[in-house]
Amino acid sequence: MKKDIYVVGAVLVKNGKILCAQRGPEKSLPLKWEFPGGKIEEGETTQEALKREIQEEMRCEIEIGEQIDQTVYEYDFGIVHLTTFYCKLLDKEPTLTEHKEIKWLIPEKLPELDWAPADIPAIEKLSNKTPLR
Ligand SMILES: Nc1nc2c([nH]c(=O)n2[C@H]2C[C@H](O)[C@@H](COP(=O)(O)OP(=O)(O)OP(=O)(O)O)O2)c(=O)[nH]1
Repeated sequence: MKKDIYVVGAVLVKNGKILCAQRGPEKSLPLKWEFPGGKIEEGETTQEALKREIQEEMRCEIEIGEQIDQTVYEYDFGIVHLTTFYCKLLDKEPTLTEHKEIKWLIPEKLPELDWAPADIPAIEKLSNKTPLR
């Protein structure tokens, strides 16, 4: 049986744009675009996991807002349960640590990137919405 992997992703919004992050070439899902975040560890709430992951990956603090989507996608390596939340940066700009590249895009342009398959429902929701604050 495939393992269940619980993942949380941050849809960071700034000036009406959303932060998109590209996975490295050596990782699983190489070069796919995703939302920064990662696996929820045992004993952590989803929110705690998201704050920790963004601090680790982007070296910045966030405020977590509304949940956007919750999807389940079966990859060859496991079943990813992805929950995404709107987030705002509290202080400094994100620093790249493990991603290959980041881009800030208006929601309408999100579908132009090659997203991890688990992200597609969230991308559809976001790109069909009225402009973000
Ligand atoms: N952070 C993040 N992960 C995503 C998204 N969409 C998606 O399918 N994933 C997958 C990729 C990974 O398999 C898993 C996230 O775990 P992680 O961030 O700890 O993954 P990782 O690549 O560093 O670790 P691993 O796969 O090498 O074990 O969820 C997304 O939007 N954000």
